[in-house]
Amino acid sequence: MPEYRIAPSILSADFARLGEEVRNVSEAGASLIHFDVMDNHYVPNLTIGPLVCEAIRPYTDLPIDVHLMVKPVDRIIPDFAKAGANIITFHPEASDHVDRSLSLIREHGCQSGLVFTPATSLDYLDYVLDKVDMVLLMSVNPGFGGQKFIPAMMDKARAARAKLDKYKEQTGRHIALEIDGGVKVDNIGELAAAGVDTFVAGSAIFGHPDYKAIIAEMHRQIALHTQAQ
Ligand SMILES: O=C(CO)[C@H](O)[C@H](O)COP(=O)(O)O
Repeated sequence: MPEYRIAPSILSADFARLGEEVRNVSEAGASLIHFDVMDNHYVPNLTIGPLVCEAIRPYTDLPIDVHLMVKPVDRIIPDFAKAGANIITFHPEASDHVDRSLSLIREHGCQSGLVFTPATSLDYLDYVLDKVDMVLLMSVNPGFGGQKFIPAMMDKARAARAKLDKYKEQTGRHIALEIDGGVKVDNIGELAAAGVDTFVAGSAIFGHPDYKAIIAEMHRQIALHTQAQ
């Protein structure tokens, strides 16, 4: 049984009280803090950078999971590692040299990962799995919180898990599978059954009045859908 992790996306938090929001979701049962970095170039929105990562670092002991939606990729990696990031993921299309970017992340002491937009092929994984700690599937087009889950991503999650399971059979190493976009209590169980173990949720958590209750309900749904497996 994998460890199931809920990663609140602070994109949907109250930015005027960001430290407090990070502390509150950490105390409410989150496993990771998901940190969305958008550059208004690779994606059509502009959000937060290493300065904000450093500012929230004292508010949680949880790993900070930085999702880079930026182009170029490499020059910002050392800055995030220095700012306290623990996991850094990026989009293969945004990197000139995917293998080099993955190595750079690990050289800076962080776990590394590749992110797949809904239309990006999982083939990008084929020659770099040894350098990947987490695969992040986007189930919306990147750029904004609060979008609707794209149903075809359920099959993509199964395909990704099959690829990662095959790799585990060969090497013994588990690679986490994370999903991001439109994750709610009504689809999280099916996603877990499809092989996802790490769930980013922004509006579903920060839009709920009780963070502890919504995270507990997500775990309950996961358990309901995976117990019989
Ligand atoms: O990366 C993102 C958008 O690019 C967000 O993390 C994602 O969409 C989460 O928001 P929500 O749970 O509200 O869909």
